[in-house]
Amino acid sequence: MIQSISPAEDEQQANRTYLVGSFTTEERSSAEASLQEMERLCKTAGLLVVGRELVRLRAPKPALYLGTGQADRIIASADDEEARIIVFDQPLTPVQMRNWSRRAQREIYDRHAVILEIFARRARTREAQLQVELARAEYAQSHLAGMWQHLSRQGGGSRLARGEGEKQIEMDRRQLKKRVLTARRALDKVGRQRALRRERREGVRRVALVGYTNAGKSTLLNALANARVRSADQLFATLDPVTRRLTAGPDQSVLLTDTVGFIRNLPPELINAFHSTLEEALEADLLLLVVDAADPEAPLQIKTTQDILQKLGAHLLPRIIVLNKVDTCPDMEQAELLLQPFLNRDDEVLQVSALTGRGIETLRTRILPPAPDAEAEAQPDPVVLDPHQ
Ligand SMILES: Nc1nc2c(ncn2[C@@H]2O[C@H](COP(=O)(O)OP(=O)(O)OP(=O)(O)O)[C@@H](O)[C@H]2O)c(=O)[nH]1
Ligand SMILES: [Mg+2]
Repeated sequence: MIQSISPAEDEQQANRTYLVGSFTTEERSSAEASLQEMERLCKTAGLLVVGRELVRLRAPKPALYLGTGQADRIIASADDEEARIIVFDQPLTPVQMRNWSRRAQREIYDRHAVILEIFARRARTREAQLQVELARAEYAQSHLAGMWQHLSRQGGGSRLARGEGEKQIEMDRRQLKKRVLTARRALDKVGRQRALRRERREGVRRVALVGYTNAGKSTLLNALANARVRSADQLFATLDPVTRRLTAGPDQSVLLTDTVGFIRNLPPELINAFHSTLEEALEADLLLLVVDAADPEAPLQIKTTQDILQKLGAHLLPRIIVLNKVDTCPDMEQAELLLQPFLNRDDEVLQVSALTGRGIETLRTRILPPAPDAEAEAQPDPVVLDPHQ
């Protein structure tokens, strides 16, 4: 009997994914945490993870990243699980990706490709859509270069066939170049409009919330400014900077900006594409570096955030380390101890819970300019500024 398959089932079949992580000298536990995060990223990108494994290797190999024996074992496991897609936790070179898709006869994605897919699904505003378009076109451009290398190294094949392949690639290359240029031009225009809006806000103290994705930045913005921006237990819930005003009195106000979250191995194309928006968000008087204190990987959250801030030239701004989610952290003393090697000596560290409100009043007092009248009581005033008007 022929079974009918619904479109939804069909899509589930097509999205069956086998996930592969690997590690060399680092601890197995940190590779395991990264793989778990990758599984969450896959789900967010709409993939159905049906099997996963963590492989140990002495050193990455140029052709397939893994050894050929390991590669064939993984392909056999993907066969067993009827996985149509193989996803790698680590970024693959264009050549490795191409070699894999030939060998496994499946779609192959790496961490960068999955993150780009999530951004493409989440982008809502025109600016975010343009930024993602630019990042994707640049990613495709660099992977086209890999195809080039592959073809030009192909000794066999007839001259004619090789010429045809090169022609196709040349056409793709020209098209991608056009896509990159168009997206850049449109982004420049949006950027100029943003600069005008910024001028209107000159003179007000500015505070930016930065940190790892899912650390609780948007929830904290809501708690501090009585706002209602979207927060969710999701990776990359926020893509666009959102600004809200926190006012405690006539001469006491501050602009709080929420930003896109960071993650380990963020595709460089995305950092480039989001550069100008992030740069503007980070033109602040103070950064709140938000960390999920309950996450065993909290030190990595700080390190990743600092590395990206450095790339954006914002690593020397005054900052407060905000240890969020203290309501779910069983041992705060131990958590702070683990973070010590990643903090500067003069870092101020505050413990808060954006969810229960613990520590929020202290943080609010710290970020507001001093009251002209010391008696004045801090009253948040949720004046909404829409950065995309
Ligand atoms: N238990 C607890 N959960 C929190 C706290 N703060 C935030 N959360 C939860 O953590 C999840 C992520 O919160 P968001 O505010 O969306 O995180 P974000 O840093 O803005 O994440 P991205 O926008 O993805 O970068 C949500 O489910 C929040 O409810 C907290 O203090 N305690
Ligand atoms: Mg957010």
